[in-house]
Amino acid sequence: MKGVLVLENGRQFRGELIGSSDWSYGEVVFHTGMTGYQEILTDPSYAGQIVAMTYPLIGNYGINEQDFEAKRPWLTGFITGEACDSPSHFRSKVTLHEYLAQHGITGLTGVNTRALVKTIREAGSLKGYVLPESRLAEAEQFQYPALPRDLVQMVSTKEMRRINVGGELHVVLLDFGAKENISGSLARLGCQVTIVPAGTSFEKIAALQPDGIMLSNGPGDPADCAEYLPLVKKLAETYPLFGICLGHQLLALAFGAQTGKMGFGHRGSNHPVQDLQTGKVWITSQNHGYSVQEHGLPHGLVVTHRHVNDGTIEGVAHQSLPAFSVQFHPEACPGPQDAEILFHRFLAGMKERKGSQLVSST
Ligand SMILES: NC(=O)CC[C@H](N)C(=O)O
Repeated sequence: MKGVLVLENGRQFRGELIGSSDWSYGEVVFHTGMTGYQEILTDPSYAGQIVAMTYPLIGNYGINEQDFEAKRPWLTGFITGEACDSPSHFRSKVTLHEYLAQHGITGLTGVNTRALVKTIREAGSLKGYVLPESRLAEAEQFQYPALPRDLVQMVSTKEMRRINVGGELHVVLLDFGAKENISGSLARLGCQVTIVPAGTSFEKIAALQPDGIMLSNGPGDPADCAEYLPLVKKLAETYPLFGICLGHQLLALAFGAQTGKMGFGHRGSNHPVQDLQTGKVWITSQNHGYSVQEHGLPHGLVVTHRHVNDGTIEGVAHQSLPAFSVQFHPEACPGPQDAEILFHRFLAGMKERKGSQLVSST
């Protein structure tokens, strides 16, 4: 069935619908990864967004049972230059088209994604609809409202969940829309992880007796998450804490920094980031549309990482507390694992605290 993407600036891009043929609405963003579409489809950070892949052929290794970042896709639409309908991979169970159809997600393929990306790069982030071409006449009346402000509540777990019970160090992970590979990375390093809903109280978290706190990634504008900031601050003042992406933005906001919307964000698997302490550059996986602002950065926070291409802040650490965070994804998936060392740094901080507690109790 013929379909079309209609942007709020009036531009239209034609293609063929795959998956669901229902209309869908969202902020249209682009991702430059050559692979990793399964992880992108299921990363809850994309809730409310229509993701366009710049790599021309998507779907060629199908969809498997192992690489999901969540139980279901949260993005509202998916756009490709060409969608492969005959995947070849020993793990593949269904095609991209079948997966989108199973979950009622509208896809559009055969799109001139190069022209689409140029449009977004020039105009900045744009909202849009994907719909069957037969309904195009209705487009005149379309409104382009802001994305919902409660995306985190939508995607966050409703119930507490534990993995790797009996692990040496106990991490409580605040789920703002966590990718499975964050808890997975911690579990692989021997931690027990308790995943809790975003709004869990400090008292409930303290009762779990964590050794450290992990703040997850998540969708939407970090400024819409003000209700969590007192909790984040108190946790950072009490436990070793590590934040990723939205978790990074919330740590910075909790200590008085500001966040702002970027022109079109960073979404890809090869973003260069410099560790300002060592001077080393890591190639990182990224997916964000907001960043911590230079202006008004509080004295308590130090910038630890910067994006090599545009100089934006990619990591901060508290000056006196064992709390740090990064804008990129050390858990990779999709993408390189250059920054895995950050998990080890977090573990070292937890071990140090545990050690000093043991000494002081003897
Ligand atoms: N992956 C994330 O956690 C994204 C954080 C935030 N929603 C942003 O777009 O900047």
